[in-house]
Amino acid sequence: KNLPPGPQPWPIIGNMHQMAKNPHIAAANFAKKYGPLISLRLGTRLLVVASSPDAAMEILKTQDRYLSGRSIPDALQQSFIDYYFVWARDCNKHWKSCRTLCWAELFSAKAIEAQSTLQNEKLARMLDFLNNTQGTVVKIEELIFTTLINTLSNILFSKDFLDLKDDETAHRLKFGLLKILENSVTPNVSDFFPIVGGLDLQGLRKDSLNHLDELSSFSDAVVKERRAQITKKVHVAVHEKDFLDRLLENNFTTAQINILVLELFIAGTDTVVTAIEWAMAELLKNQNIMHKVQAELKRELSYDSIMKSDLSKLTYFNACIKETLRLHPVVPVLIPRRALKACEVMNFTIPQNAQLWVNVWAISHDPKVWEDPNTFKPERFLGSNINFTGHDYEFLPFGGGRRMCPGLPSAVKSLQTILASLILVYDWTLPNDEDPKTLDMSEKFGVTLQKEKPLQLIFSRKK
Ligand code: HEM
Repeated sequence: KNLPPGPQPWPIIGNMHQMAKNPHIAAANFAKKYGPLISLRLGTRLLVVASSPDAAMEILKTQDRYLSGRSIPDALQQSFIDYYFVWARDCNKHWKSCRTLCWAELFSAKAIEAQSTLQNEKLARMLDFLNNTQGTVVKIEELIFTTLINTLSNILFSKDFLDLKDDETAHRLKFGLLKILENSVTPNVSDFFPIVGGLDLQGLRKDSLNHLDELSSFSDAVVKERRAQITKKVHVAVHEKDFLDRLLENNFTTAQINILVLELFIAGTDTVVTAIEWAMAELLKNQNIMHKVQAELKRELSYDSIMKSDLSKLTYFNACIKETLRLHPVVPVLIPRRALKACEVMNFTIPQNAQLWVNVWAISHDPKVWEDPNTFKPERFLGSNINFTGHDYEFLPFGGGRRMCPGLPSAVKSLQTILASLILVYDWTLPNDEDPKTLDMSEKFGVTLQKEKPLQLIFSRKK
């Protein structure tokens, strides 16, 4: 009844078979035929996909109030039910208070400034580690992951969770976090036919719960220890209090803390790692652009000043970051939303409980929106006011509206400092003298759009 147009669904399965491996690309191709707002049937579910700046604006701004629910995948139903942040079903009072608390303690300008010493310390440790890799092949995503986890775990708990030399624990934590994300987007009969949801036929719910239990063990012990200190009335000076102290002061239960921490780890590590990996791959492939960035960094910074400098003033370097996020939008269809109430978008009806994607990938690759969209061209951002703050609907790597990424300031700071240090301090080469021009840039669809083949590099310190 006045639904957006779309391809004819097959009986029972609907359009499931047409959305198999790369659903963001399949949906972008349907948009070329049916228009910027399309309907797809996935079993009994209706999925509406927006693929133009205007359609995105109607969803994220005009109807944001009614379209800001989250559709919780069956695989996470038991693990994340009604907790708290990324997967809060609607913008309820818990979600609001959590966002306010996280803003004040983690993401405000004051909080970011307060975290810089800690962030620099973890980054310096990563660079020291790289100095000792001497000609060996490094999976850079793993090092960055460990660095980000330790930065976050210190902000939250004043404690390192990982050791750069212990790949195994890092791998276990990363695997668990990624598996939970992967389960949430794996095509699941329980989502398409909720009537059989309780059966968990593919075992995804059980698997996510097992990972959640294992990952909770990282925070569980710290929370218990801190509660014991509070019972013993151990005095902690105000300036030494961390995020965990604030959560306990706000009467969060241990289960709630475990979930919130896990949500922050999931949302805040893989996204940044993926963005840096794509930026490095593009710079390797486009040596002329790499030379321009190197020249700018060398002119404006020294090794000692990277961590103290305001990197947002580096115009070409920041244009490279924006161009990476355009060409490789890390969260390609945003985190799926749900219509809390029926409403109209582009004169079509969006029924209550329909799932919505804003296909940022399609908008970023649309030649009607971006000239020569498949080419990495940072120059397009020079002298342009387009930014990722959620108001320019042709460029939405952090989403928009009330569910926009709250971690944006922290993400940008990490992207800038880690990438600038790696560029300024090292030369990077591919193993076996592989020609960077032939680097495989295939994508792997998921909540985050990863590089299918992780970047493996040899780092040598610049003379
Ligand atoms: C390059 C890095 C990052 C990118 C591209 C990114 C992108 C996104 C996107 C697209 C969304 C969904 C927005 C929407 O639905 O409109 C989101 C949500 C979220 N992000 Fe980020 N993010 C990044 C880093 C971070 C970091 C570092 C943190 C925190 C440590 C974080 C925390 C969150 C949270 C908690 C949400 C859920 C917000 C809600 O549902 O209310 N993100 N992010």
